Parts: sequence; C-alpha cells; structure tokens
Amino acid sequence: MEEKRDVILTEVALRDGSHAIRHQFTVEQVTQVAKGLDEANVPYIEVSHGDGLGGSSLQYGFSRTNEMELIEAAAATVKQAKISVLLIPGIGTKQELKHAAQLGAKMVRVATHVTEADVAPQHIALAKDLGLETVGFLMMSHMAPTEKLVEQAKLMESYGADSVYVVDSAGTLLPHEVKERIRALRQSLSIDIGFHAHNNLSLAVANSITAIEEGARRIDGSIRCLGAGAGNTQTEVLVAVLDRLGIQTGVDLYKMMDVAEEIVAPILEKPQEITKDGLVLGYAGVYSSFLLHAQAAARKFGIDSRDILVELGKMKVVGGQEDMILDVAAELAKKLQTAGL
Ligand SMILES: C[C@H](O)CC(=O)C(=O)O
Ligand SMILES: [Mn+2]
Repeated sequence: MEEKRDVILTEVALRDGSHAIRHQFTVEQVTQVAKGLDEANVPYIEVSHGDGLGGSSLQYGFSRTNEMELIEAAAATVKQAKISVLLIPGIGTKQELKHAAQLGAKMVRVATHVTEADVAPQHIALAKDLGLETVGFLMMSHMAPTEKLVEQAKLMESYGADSVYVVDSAGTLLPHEVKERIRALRQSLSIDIGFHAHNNLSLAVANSITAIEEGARRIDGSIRCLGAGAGNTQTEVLVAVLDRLGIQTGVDLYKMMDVAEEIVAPILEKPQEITKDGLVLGYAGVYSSFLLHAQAAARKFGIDSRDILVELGKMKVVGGQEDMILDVAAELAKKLQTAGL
C-alpha cells in the first residue's frame, strides 16, 4: 500500500553533497547511502555531479567516479525510491539526460538561474518525452523580486514542468522572504511548489517549515547536512520536526538517524557545521557551491576567504561564473599588496 505523504522529500546528499566532498563519491558509498535511504522509505534520491549532469570539468571540479556509474548503481539498488538527476542547460546536454534515463533515473530537475527560465524549454520537453517527472529549479531565488520569480515559475509551468522549486542556493533567505515567495507562487501556479534550502544562516529547517505552511509540498533535505556550504535542511531533523507537527513524510526517522550516523558521517571530510565561511555565504548572498573554490583561491593568494566571498556577493556573481573566483582573489591580493598590507 502507498505510504501517505503530506510532504514529499527529495534527498540531495548524493548530489548537493558532492560539492562538500569535492565530487569524490565512490560507487560503494553511493550504493550504501542509496540503500539506507531507500530502506528508510525516502521517496526521491538525487544523484549527479554537484553541478548536475556533465558538471565534471576543470571549471566545476572533476568527479572521482563517472556520475553515470553512480546513477546506475543507485538505480540498481533502490526498491521503492525514485532516482532523480539535476541538469543545468548548458552544462548538461540532452545526450546525458537520455543516458541517465536509460540507466534508471525517473525524475530530472532542470535548474536555471532565477531570471533565466527561458533556457529550459527544450530540456523540459525532452524530459517529458522520456517519461521523466520534471521539475523546474529556480536557483539563487533571493536575487529576483517576487514578481519576477512568479513570472519565471510560470514559464517553467508553461514548458510542462510538473512542479517548480524556490531554490535558496545561498542560504540567505529569511523566513518572511520565504513566506512571501511561496505564497505568491501558490496563488499564481497550479503545479506543486517546492523549496530547497541551505543552512548557512541556520534557518534551513525553519524556512522549510515556513514553506510548508505556505503550501509547498516538496522539500529538499540532505542527510547529516551533507550539502554545499553549511549543507541543506538536515533531512533527519526535518523528518523529526514534521512528525512532531503531525505532518507525514512516510520516512522512517530511526532508520534515517542510523544512516546519518553510520553511513554518511564517515563520508564527511569534516563534520558539517556553520563555519565562518559558511556563515558569510548566507550573510553576503553567495552561491553555496563557491565555498571550497573560494577557500582554495584564498590559500593560493594568501588572503582571507571571507573577503573573496563578500566581494563575490557585491558583484552578484551567479552559478556558472566560478572562474570569477580566482579573478576576484587575484585582484584583492594585488590591492592588498599595493596598500602594503
Ligand atoms: C548546481 C547547484 O548546486 C544547484 C543547487 O543545489 C543550488 O543552487 O542550491
Ligand atoms: Mn543546493
């Protein structure tokens, strides 16, 4: 019998968490995590390079294992969960989407910058032709006023998306800002609304609850907070809070806790916490996946990674502009040298 789920969770540790471990997932790790999540009755598990299909590159970081092998392993492991992939048009190609579908992916999230939904129609159309559940994923949602977000979400709906997400890529949205955005989308769209948080300001669970209160039905989480920056909404924590609120996810809380503790924690290079750099991502509104790139640039140029992140925030740099991180670091280092600091 189908489990009753008031809120449908997508677990993103095997995709967003790829950023946090420099895209070093192995087939064995993905198999073990997918098995544990499946047994805990998580309905959707996302597996891809952190930057989505085709992300493995000099610009975004090379994957240790070809993501198609990871997708294949996860799809072969799960019994009830559906495997999702992320695709950013321009990074991922139609070919990669077809390949992922052949390997068993059942859902794709077509991700664009919040003002650029119009690059998505071809990929959404292909996804529908392939029989995939298709989600529009509007990244860096804080960078557009609510009216613009609504306009872009409506475009996603008109292209055929089954649901659309507000994506707080920088973990910078405050609860009232989430409320306004989800409420406006709920009033203007007929499809399901989702919310994807990052915990840089320690607001991911609170913001996810706010989104649910305003009618979002789909929520992302990462187990043990294994996601970019300070991680996402910690899935097992959200499951516990929702359970206390009487909102059913169908997910087994104890099994999630065990998977978090026994399988995911050992994968982390260090425990997920809100470090000074993670906090600055949220404070300055910077794409969470820039964290490790900015830290590497800071080491290279001998400067404070926070200064790089703050500058990137001022410049309103968005996903896809990772090459700017080194430019900004070099420029800051030159300025400091000139000033004799
Ligand atoms: C490619 C990004 O990591 C997608 C995402 O999870 C976000 O924008 O947040
Ligand atoms: Mn994310």
